[in-house]
Amino acid sequence: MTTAPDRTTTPLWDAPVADGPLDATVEVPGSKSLTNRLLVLAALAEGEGTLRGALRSRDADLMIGALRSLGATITEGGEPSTLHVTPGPVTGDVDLDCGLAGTVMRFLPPVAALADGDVRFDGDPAARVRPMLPVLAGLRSLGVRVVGDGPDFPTHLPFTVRGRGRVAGGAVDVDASESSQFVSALLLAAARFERPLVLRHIGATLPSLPHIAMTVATLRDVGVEVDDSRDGIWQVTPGPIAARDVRVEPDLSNAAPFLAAALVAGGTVRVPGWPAQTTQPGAMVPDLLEQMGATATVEGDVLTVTGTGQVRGVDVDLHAGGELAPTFAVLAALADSPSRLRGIAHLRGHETDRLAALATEITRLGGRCEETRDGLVITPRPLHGAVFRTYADHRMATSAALLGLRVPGLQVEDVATTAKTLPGFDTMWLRMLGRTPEDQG
Ligand SMILES: O=C(O)C1=C[C@@H](OP(=O)(O)O)[C@@H](O)[C@H](O)C1
Ligand SMILES: C=C(OP(=O)(O)O)C(=O)O
Repeated sequence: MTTAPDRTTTPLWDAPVADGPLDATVEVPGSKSLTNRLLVLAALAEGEGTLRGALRSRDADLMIGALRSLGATITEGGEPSTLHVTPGPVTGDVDLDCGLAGTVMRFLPPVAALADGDVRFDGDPAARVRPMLPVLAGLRSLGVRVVGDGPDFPTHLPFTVRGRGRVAGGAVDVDASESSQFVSALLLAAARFERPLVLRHIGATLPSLPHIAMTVATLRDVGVEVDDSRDGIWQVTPGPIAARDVRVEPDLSNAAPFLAAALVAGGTVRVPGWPAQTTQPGAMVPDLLEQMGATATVEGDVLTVTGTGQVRGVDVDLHAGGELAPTFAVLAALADSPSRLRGIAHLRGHETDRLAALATEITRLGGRCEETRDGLVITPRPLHGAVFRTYADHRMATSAALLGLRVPGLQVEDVATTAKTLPGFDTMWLRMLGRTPEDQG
């Protein structure tokens, strides 16, 4: 079972070259990470909830589809970005399509454990290599049965969670060094377990701490008691999940390539709706862009980034915001000095092995980009046009567009893969440049 788009027939997209400084305001849709957490919590809540400004994209729609299969009623309000969620008993004997969405394949097995029957999980071919064991083994140690296609305990998709209508809860050790989503997944459903969940991270490193903070904050917002006072340990107390009417922040990680464009092309890009306080790792973007030569200011809720076209190399640890790395890797390839991106070994388990993909594609354009144990070293060199492969990875495609602002003849494979989190990216990108798809021919 898979709904993976057919990539063999997708035409190449000619990335537009910037012909002058930018002066653009870009409205970015809702955060994927917030939308999919809020949907899960709304589906487990005590009454009808509403999400406003929710993301509608492949990942969000896969989450909506899966939660409907599991018994929730989710309807659109006046506009598609308003969603009304009515929880129902969690139902089993269903098949769930996770696509390539980490938030669906990791967040839903603990929800499925609450179902009254088997819940079968599968996804895109590329999803079948993404790490799953820590969350499945965590469920097993909480007494939940999980089976794979063969006799062995499953380590990847596809697998089946044998829901029994209840999860006991208790203490569980999880190695989340490959993905913070293993922690978030178990915490999100834990208010519905019978006893407190005490989750201890046992790995050497823990990426994406802001995303775990986001999970804790969204749980507290719906009245769930979470104790995160000890490093690497989280305790969730069982209790009711309140139904809420919430507004979703714009996706700050999806804003990153647009804001970075001001640095590459020169000029100014503004993003309205920039939150004063947020748990999104995209909060790091203004500071990172400043380190690379931009100026960034927030007035009211508008973030304004201005650049001269000159990009400075950096040495940065992106452990907390790995999903930003593709944007900053290609910025580094356009800089006037070498860069090092550290703390991102876990990107090897993202939509694709992003370290290998970035090194291969930047090298294909004539650049120099080498993998290290936990990141990339990028030495700028003159770049030339070529087909930039995207490996079903939305952030490879948006990063290719960023490079294309300065590299004539760059063609992006499967720009439609951006629909994972940002449908219509190509049109938004052209609009930022003051162009339309018709201008592109
Ligand atoms: O919980 C989330 O919403 C996410 C957590 C992060 O995953 P990793 O910790 O696997 O990097 C991030 O990269 C991903 O895009 C979204
Ligand atoms: C890693 C990402 O996605 P996912 O939620 O599928 O893990 C990402 O969006 O960069």
